[in-house]
Amino acid sequence: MATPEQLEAFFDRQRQLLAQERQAEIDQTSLLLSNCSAKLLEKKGLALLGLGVVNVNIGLGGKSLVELERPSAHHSSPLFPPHTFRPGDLARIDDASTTSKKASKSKTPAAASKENFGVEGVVYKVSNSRIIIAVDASRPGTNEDLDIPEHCIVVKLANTVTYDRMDQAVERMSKIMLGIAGPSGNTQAPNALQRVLFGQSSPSRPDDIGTIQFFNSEGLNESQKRAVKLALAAPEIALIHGPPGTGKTHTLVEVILQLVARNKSCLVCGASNLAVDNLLERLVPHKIPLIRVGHPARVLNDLHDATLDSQAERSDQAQLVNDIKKEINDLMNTLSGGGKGKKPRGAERKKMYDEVKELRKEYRKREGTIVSRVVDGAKIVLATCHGAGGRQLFNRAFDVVIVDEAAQALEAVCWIPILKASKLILAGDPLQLPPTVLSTKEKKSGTVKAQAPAKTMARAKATKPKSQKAEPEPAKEVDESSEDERTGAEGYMQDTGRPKTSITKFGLLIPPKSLEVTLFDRMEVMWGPEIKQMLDVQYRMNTRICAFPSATLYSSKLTSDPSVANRLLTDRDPTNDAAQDTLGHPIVFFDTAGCEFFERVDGGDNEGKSTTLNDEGSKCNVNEVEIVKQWVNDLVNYGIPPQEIAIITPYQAQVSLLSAALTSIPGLEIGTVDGVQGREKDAVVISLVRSNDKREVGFLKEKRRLNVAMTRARKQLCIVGDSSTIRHGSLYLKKWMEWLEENADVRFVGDN
Ligand SMILES: Nc1ncnc2c1ncn2[C@@H]1O[C@H](COP(=O)(O)OP(=O)(O)OP(=O)(O)O)[C@@H](O)[C@H]1O
Repeated sequence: MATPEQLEAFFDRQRQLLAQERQAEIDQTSLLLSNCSAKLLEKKGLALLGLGVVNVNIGLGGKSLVELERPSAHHSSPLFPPHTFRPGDLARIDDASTTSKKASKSKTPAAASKENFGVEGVVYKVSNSRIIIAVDASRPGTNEDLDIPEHCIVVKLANTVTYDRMDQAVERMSKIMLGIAGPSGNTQAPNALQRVLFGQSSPSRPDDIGTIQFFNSEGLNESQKRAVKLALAAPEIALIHGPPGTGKTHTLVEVILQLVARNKSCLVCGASNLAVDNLLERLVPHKIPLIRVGHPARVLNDLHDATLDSQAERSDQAQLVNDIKKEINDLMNTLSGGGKGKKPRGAERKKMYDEVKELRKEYRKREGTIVSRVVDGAKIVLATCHGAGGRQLFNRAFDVVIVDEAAQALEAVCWIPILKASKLILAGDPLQLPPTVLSTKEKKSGTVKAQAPAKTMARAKATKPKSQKAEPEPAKEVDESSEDERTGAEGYMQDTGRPKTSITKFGLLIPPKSLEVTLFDRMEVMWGPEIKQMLDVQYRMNTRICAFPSATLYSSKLTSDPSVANRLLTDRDPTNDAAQDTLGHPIVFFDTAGCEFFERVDGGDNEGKSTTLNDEGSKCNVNEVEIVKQWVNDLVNYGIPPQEIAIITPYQAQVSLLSAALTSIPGLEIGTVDGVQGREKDAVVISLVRSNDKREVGFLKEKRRLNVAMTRARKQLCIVGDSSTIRHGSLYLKKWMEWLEENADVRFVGDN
């Protein structure tokens, strides 16, 4: 059992890591804001310039919704340039005149904002020609008048709201676990789940749940059924481990239906809006009373009916708020001079603002009542982990909380919903992408190489073409301990953050080395395999594509459903003999070893970052682009629809080169690994980029990224890379190269 000192050390470590991460995010944004001109920020996708206000409305929560567009007088096109604004982002509206060249050539938005007190808000909606910012005009420090200038710009700010909520969750959780009184002066005893999470007691024996009638009686395999049973029977915690394509969502839907049938209330969360909507989409057809909490603009269009906003609007009491909304809008219109009379001034203006203030208060009160009623009527509430900390769910308790994509969520963000429930089901795959953590990003130096002239690509068949019928040779288990440094937190590994399966620190509360160690990882190390069920049949990949990840990451337990095991690109037209050489192989490897197809560094160091449009320092490889281009052209010429082809590469600079080279084939998906988790395509091409004398592989060392990249293809995976560089990156990469040599259709590239 963890001692109070151990508990304190654990929470202190969480606080420290979160503070570092918050700072890293603020530094990144403020560095850009203070160093870059507005123009440069727009180029980087972090600002929109030359905007005008087209409307100000009242939205949910009594917030002012400021709609901005590019006025035709100042722009030849109303369309925004590429940008990174997403609903939920924090943004500031600044006066364009104080940031314009006229005012000061070198003025940055940060400097300008000091002068013009820009209005801060949250991006509510964004299309390719309009951005709507929700501003809480009643917030202290915000001018009730709003007073938005005629010409303005919008800049993106660091979003600290999530950190605030995580900090609050850490405080609440630590108080509960350490028996410290809260603001009300009372202490709250930890519930059984919380005791298990922090090593105060071991998980209880599973409940007897009797025989289960599955809703999806024929559509669940044995491991999925075991996972459903584990999730229902576990009194405190269950982990569902879903490797790629194994039906994690499919299984969770069954779990949720079973919980509804047992009259349990359930808070279903995901690390991202996409994860939540993915589940919502699959739950809607079952017609269970559910509600989606969160920014309506972030929810996929087809699912709007399920949102709290939409249900509140359709409720019987909606008229109560609509009347007030109209009154506020009318008053605001008069105040801005939009009415028939003159723009009110002086005392009259002040009086009207006071009225607006009162009306806003009343609006929020009535809206709160409606929201409560709507949430009361739902058995299942869906939200992101962070969204579960919003006021709509304040003081609400649930029987069960489910966190999907838990291996991509920071531990503290999971505590936000966990504080509302007494039982927890975590689902995810800790062997795919970890949560994005800025504060531990290694700064790796790039090797600048003179660029080798692009050689004409020649394809020479490997000396040992593989028979299609032959079973793939399983790769040998990788000796993880010899290649991975420990993180310092015993039981986790450096490059995967994964628990070492051989190490179960039963009941031991280990402070994490980094935020990449997730709650899923920690629970696995702490309580061992008893609380976990892995889904072991995959429904995505040809069995050869699945063989290497299965053998090296999933202890050879991942098998292929017969419906997909032998799928090939030739399935579309098996009679086309000419296409066999291109389409008939599930794994193709273009090995550029010895070709001197060296990588190039694009400026400074910005490995694989895809969050901004800035790409200084990312790496690229023009010769690989040529190979990929020719291969993709071949695929398309043999009838593979471009929509069924994805190109994945670890570097944003290579994404840019590939995109430019393949503009003639619209519909192709080209991106970094971060954007493709959860996706699948018939054909996937991976461009590994790294090729250098120093044998540096950077990003590629990360097994989890590589795992995501190599498990997206249904029918064919084509790898382009320099085995002589890659094999020296890590023991895992060496095994992969060896495995490819034995099992792929290897094509050497080089002189004719
Ligand atoms: N028992 C099953 N029988 C037949 N098909 C199944 C079964 N389970 C899952 N599938 C199919 O497998 C595919 C993947 O399922 P699902 O989307 O639930 O997987 P996932 O694990 O959530 O995926 P991801 O790898 O993206 O996380 C879907 O097309 C689904 O219909």
